[in-house]
Amino acid sequence: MNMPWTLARQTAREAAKPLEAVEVPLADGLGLALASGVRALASQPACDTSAMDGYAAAGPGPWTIVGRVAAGDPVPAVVLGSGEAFGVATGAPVPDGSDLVLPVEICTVDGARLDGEGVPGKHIRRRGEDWSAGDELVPAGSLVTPAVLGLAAGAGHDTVLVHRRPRVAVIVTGDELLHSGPPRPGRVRDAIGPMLPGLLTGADLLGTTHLRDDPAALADALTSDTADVLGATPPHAPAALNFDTADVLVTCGATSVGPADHLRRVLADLDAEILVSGVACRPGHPMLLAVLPDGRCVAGLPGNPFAALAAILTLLRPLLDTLGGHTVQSPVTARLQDVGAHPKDTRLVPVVRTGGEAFPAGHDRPGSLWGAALADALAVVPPGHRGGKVELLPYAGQRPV
Ligand SMILES: Nc1nc2c(c(=O)[nH]1)N[C@H]1C(S)=C(S)[C@@H](COP(=O)(O)OP(=O)(O)OC[C@H]3O[C@@H](n4cnc5c(N)ncnc54)[C@H](O)[C@@H]3O)O[C@H]1N2
Ligand code: MOO
Repeated sequence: MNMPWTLARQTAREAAKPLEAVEVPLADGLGLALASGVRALASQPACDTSAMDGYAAAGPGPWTIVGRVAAGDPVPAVVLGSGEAFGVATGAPVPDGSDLVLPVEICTVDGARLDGEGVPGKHIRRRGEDWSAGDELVPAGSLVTPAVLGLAAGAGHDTVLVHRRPRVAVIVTGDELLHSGPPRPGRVRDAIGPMLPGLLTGADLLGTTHLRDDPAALADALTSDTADVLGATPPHAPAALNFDTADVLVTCGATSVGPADHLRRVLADLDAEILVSGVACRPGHPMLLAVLPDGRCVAGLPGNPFAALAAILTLLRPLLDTLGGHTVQSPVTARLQDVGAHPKDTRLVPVVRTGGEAFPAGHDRPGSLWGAALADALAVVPPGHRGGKVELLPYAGQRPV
């Protein structure tokens, strides 16, 4: 009995715990999830600061200019009295006693005399106005974006505490697969291996090995320390892949019931716990999720390449998001016309997004990535959908991190 699509995704989200926290230099945190919130190490601004190039002044004008301070200077060791002014640069500390800053454009300066129509309180960024030391600026679980890195640096950090990246090893199976050159009768090019790395955002790909349709080789690949003895074929396989250090093993093919489809039997022989065995969706219904006795997860992608993409977005990405400590994002939605829902299964339809609308890209046959390549998301079309709002699973338009 195939599992409902939404339950399958939820099961994948709950199949693991976030990986351990590691402290990394700011730049290395990009694309990872915060394991603890970013707190301000100092107040911002750290002192009353000018927001304009001009003059800090006290009391009503006209004023007498009694000094000047530049950005980077310490707080001037004076207290402005009423009628006194100080030349200030944007970002420079203003002297104590300053009531306002007059931008240079509205000032008339004659020797030490300053005139201008200032507004009390204006253009001074008061100490702690943005945040105070100790404030939590970004909560745990947030994605570390370029802006988060800039904010963390601004708040005094040299490092961030993030969940480490999940490590993924890929096993592509199939006697019929070619890894270069044109396909020919009976032989097809591996289309999943080249697609996968760009879909592993936030994860580290340890490597990809190619196996023949051999249950012993598959069992070895799932249990051996390294993949160098597994019939790995060039050019994609390095000499040794540390499969034992993987958090997730991704298999491609062998999910069905044909004579060469060994995945389920091999997993049973290895005493794996099967969490998802078949999903009520089109394409991709033979997809699978299991946990090996040593705790490594196995995501079984069907061999048909578009079905494999459906499985990546249904099971693998949610699993990797959980391992990476990412919080579940609110769903992306769009309106989609009636595309011919299935009576019982969820359809995953490649679509192009424009504003709040999604348009079918066409060419969505399980064995072909043509439609998926023209699209930027898969629309989740539940059974019985007759047009209206649907959830989208975006997969394109992002740079792999
Ligand atoms: N009797 C049944 N047969 C099939 C069923 C079923 O329910 N009952 N489901 C079909 C569906 S749906 C899918 S999807 C496939 C899944 O098959 P496998 O995961 O076992 O994969 P294979 O049999 O090895 O290959 C299927 C198909 O995909 C091609 N392939 C395989 N790997 C790749 C790759 N890396 N790149 C490109 N193409 C690949 C392979 O040549 C086959 O054409 O089972 C159906 N059968
Ligand atoms: O559903 Mo399969 O996964 O169509 O080709």
